[in-house]
Amino acid sequence: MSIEVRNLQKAFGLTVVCDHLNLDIPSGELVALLGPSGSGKTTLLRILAGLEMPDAGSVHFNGEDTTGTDVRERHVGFVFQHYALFNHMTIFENVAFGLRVKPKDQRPKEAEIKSKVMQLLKLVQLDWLAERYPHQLSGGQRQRIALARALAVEPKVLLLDEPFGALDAKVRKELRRWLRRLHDEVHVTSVFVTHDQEEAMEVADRIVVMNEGRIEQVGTPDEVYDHPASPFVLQFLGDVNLFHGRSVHASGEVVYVRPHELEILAEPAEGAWPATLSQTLTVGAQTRIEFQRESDGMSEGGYLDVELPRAEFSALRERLTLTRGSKVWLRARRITRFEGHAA
Ligand SMILES: Nc1ncnc2c1ncn2[C@@H]1O[C@H](COP(=O)(O)OP(=O)(O)OP(=O)(O)O)[C@@H](O)[C@H]1O
Repeated sequence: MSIEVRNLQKAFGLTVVCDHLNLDIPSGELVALLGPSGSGKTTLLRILAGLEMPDAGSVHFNGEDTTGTDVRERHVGFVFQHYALFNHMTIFENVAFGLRVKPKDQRPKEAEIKSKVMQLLKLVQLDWLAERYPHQLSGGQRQRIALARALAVEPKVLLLDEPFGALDAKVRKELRRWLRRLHDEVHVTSVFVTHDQEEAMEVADRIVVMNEGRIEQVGTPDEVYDHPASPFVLQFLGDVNLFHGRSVHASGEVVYVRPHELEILAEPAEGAWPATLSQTLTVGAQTRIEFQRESDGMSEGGYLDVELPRAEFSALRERLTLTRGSKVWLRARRITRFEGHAA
C-alpha cells in the first residue's frame, strides 16, 4: 500500500508541528522519519495512523483519501517504544489477540489462528517462547513479540515509533538488523520513527529528514549522506568540521568536511591547512585526533577533528612521530559548501 501525504498541516497552539508536508512512500518500502526531538516525527506518524487529525491537508493510502477514516478501518499495525504486551496473557495469546477480537464473520477458525500465530512466532524467531508470559522475556524479545502481534492482523501499513528506543545499545543494533531482514521477507509498507541517524541509515530504504515540522530532504541513506540538501541534514547525519570563510565569498560561504575525509600530511601541500595536534582519543576501532588550526588569512582558526581507523593512526603516528604539539597539514579529500550561515 502506498502512502501519499499532501500539504499536511498541524499545530498545537502556536507551535507548528507539521508545516505543509508533502511525502510519497511507495508500496513495500521501509521508510525512516529521522529528526531531532520535537521535529514532528511522532505527530506525522500519528496522523498517518488516524490517531491525530491534521488541521489541513490529506493522507492517501493507495491514492484513496483516508484523512477522515477511523483508525480501525485503516488497517495499520503499530509498534511503540512502550507498547506493553498484555501481562496476564501468554505470548501465544498476545499474538493471537488481534485475530480473536475480529468480528465473528471475519474471525479465523481456531486451527487457523494456531497455525498463523506459530508461523508469526517462527518469523520473529521466538516460537519456543509461546507458552511464556511477557515478564519472563527480555525487552528485545518483547519488542519482537509486539511486532509479531502487529503483523498478525495483516496490516497494510506498519507504523513503528522508536520501537527499540528503550533497549540497550547492543540489543538495539541486533534488532535493527533483524527488522531489516524481517522487512525483506514481509514487504509491508513500513514507517519507522527514530532520532538515531545510524539506525535510520542501517534500516531504511529511504530516509525522511525532519526539522522543526518541515521535511528537509527525502532520499536513500547514501543520497542524504553524500548529497545533503542543507547544512542541517549534513550536520544531523554525522560529525562535521566547519570553516567560516572570511574572504572566500562576500556572502560568507561555509565549508564542511567530515572528520574521516581529512588526511594528515607531514609536508605542506596545495589546499592543505596547517594545524597542530592537540589530543587523541581512541574509542573501539576508531581514533579521533583533535587539531588546532591556524588562522591563515582565508578563514578563521579553530579546532578540527580527524577520524582514522585505530591501526591506521598507529602506523601514521610512528611514521610521522606524531605527539601533542606536532605540526602537520590537513587536506580534505572531499568538501561540501553551502552559502550563508551554518545551521
Ligand atoms: N498533544 C499535544 N499537545 C500539545 N503539544 C504537542 C502534542 N503532541 C506533540 N506536541 C508538541 O509538538 C512538537 C512535536 O512533537 P513530536 O512528538 O511530533 O516530535 P518528535 O519529533 O516525535 O519528537 P520526539 O523524538 O521527542 O518524540 C513538540 O514540541 C511537542 O511538544
